[in-house]
Amino acid sequence: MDARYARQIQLKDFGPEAQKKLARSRVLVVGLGGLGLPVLQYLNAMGVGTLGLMDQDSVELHNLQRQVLYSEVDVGRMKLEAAHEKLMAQNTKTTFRLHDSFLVRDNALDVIRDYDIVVDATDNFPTRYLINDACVILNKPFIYGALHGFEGHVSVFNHKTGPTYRCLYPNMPSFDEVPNCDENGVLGVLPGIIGTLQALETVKLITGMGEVLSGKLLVFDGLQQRFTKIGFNTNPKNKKIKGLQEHYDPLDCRVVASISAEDFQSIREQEKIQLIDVRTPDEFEGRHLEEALNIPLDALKSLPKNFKTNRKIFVICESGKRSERAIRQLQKDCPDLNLCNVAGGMLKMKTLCP
Ligand SMILES: Nc1ncnc2c1ncn2[C@@H]1O[C@H](COP(=O)(O)OP(=O)(O)OP(=O)(O)O)[C@@H](O)[C@H]1O
Repeated sequence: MDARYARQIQLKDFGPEAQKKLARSRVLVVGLGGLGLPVLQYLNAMGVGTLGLMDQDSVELHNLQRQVLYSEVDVGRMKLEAAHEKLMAQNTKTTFRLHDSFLVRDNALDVIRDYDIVVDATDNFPTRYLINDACVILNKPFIYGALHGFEGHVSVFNHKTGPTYRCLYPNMPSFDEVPNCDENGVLGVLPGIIGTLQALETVKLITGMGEVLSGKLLVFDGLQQRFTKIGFNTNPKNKKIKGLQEHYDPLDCRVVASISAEDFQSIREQEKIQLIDVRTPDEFEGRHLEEALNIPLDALKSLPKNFKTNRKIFVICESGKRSERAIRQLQKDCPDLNLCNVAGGMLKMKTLCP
């Protein structure tokens, strides 16, 4: 095959057959952040034939210290668009499938069905349980990566008869129990290390090379440069998942109802809308949409009395993250509220109505 892949083809345990297997394989990467980007860059460079990209987030300035595929000019752009552009330039032979949405219960089975392997490069528990359950139902392996402080975890779940994510962590923690990157912080280089290990497991799985991390959790301690492997077994009951809805609370899932900034702009051009801006008063002062009411996230306990709760209420922030959190917070107490997140937030709106 290609001279391009000569250096890996010449490896004794790899050879032209493994290269062909890569070219025929279809890998879905869920999450185009710190983990997902190194996974994609290496799989793309090494010649994986079809890569699925899935995310509906936009690039923020504070992503750049670890999401090294993006540059300063990408801030405010959708990650899907920015990542696709760069990956296409990196390897014009790859087939890219773009999924311009978050993975949620309603789309998980349809999306995952068309791939051989799923890489979980997300940052939240509901999505991990969702990926696990969908992969068990569809009998697909998935490559897990997670970060916690200076530590990173990697494993391969649901590989043949091997254990699933639920065999290691049977129950999903509640949303309040778990911190995320916004609160915890992450050292720029760590997702690079863990993401490349995920890419390595993906390649091993595709080619059959070496020993896959099935039934083993690899723990990397970045401060001590130490790798530890912890073994765990299959619990047969976790291999018998029938439907997604039985296994996690979709309200807890990171993904809430959302609308693209473009669609939101056309709605606000046509009708009167209700809009809450959950940024700080300083950010609001700097620039806001004229119909917006400012209720900063930390002051948002409930909706003001004059809000017409029978109508759709849009929530906006700078990038779409705090507004998502605000919606989740409000939905806990008022599950019937019709709330919708403006994806990409003010960063995106600025490009539509400068
Ligand atoms: N259900 C999902 N479907 C698709 N992508 C998801 C899903 N859940 C999370 N993600 C994406 O996974 C990525 C995780 O990236 P990362 O952990 O580096 O953090 P981030 O969300 O980009 O940034 P920060 O936490 O600093 O605000 C994000 O781009 C996020 O949008």
